[in-house]
Amino acid sequence: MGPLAEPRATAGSTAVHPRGKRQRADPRTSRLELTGITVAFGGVTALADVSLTVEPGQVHGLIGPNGAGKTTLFNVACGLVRPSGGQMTWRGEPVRRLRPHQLAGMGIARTLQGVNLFAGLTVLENVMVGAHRHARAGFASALLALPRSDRDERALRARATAALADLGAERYAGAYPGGLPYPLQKRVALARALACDPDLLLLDEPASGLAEDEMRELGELIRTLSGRMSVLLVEHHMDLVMRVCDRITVLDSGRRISAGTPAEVQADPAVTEAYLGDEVGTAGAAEPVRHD
Ligand SMILES: Nc1ncnc2c1ncn2[C@@H]1O[C@H](COP(=O)(O)OP(=O)(O)OP(=O)(O)O)[C@@H](O)[C@H]1O
Repeated sequence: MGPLAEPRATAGSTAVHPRGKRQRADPRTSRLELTGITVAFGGVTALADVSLTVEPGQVHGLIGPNGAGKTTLFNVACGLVRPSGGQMTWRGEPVRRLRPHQLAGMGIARTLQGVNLFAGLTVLENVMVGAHRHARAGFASALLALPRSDRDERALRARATAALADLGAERYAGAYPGGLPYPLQKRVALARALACDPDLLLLDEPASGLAEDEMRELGELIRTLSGRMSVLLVEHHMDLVMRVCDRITVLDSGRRISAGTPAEVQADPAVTEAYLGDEVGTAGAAEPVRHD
């Protein structure tokens, strides 16, 4: 991955963008709180009274065995699943009836399992979709090709190009995603999420399908991002989670069974029992990337 490992802006500063300076929301307020979340699919209780807080500027890991409810909770945070109980607050404000298309406007970006890129759009166009949060012209303006829309188009293109360059993928800007190797497609999907310069990044299994060295780079990238945004990370690769997360919540069978720092979670017998193995214990040997 490219120079994204070098923070472009420190926490609390104003980020510089192709359109000029934009006042970034105060990163100290970028707190996501999920309280008492309950979700049932028919007769299956996927989540029962689960609470989790992603603190500003922190990487929060969400782990648990298969079927624990991780993706369901992630989807609640994305507005893809509506809980039957509990509440969500973002920056201290209650969020009701969240819909996925509202996320970008709230300063929240996500990558889902898989890559979910548009096959008929080039890599650059895919990332421009992500940068759209910053477009000022409305749909009607774009339809009428008014000047501001042209300026927006140029700004979106510049922002998307910068996001691709940050992830070392700018040379694929004109390619179609279907022809690229899977790890590269994942990088493009991440560039698309980062192109809107989010204050909260939701990552669902970003390391799946990545080789060891790519996973290490991803870990370093996530730690770097935490200086600029809050991150919720759902991930099966325990060593990655233990290296990059500030806090971890552990689910099992739809319930929260543990929460705390990586060290606290690793030392919790309930976690070991839930995994019925020594996967978590093994992960303890991993070197920490960086915890500021
Ligand atoms: N759309 C759905 N309809 C019915 N049941 C569902 C649905 N989505 C999830 N479930 C059930 O809810 C429970 C939690 O699933 P979820 O996918 O959230 O777990 P997970 O921790 O993400 O699992 P994995 O690690 O295998 O992806 C499981 O019992 C699952 O079968």
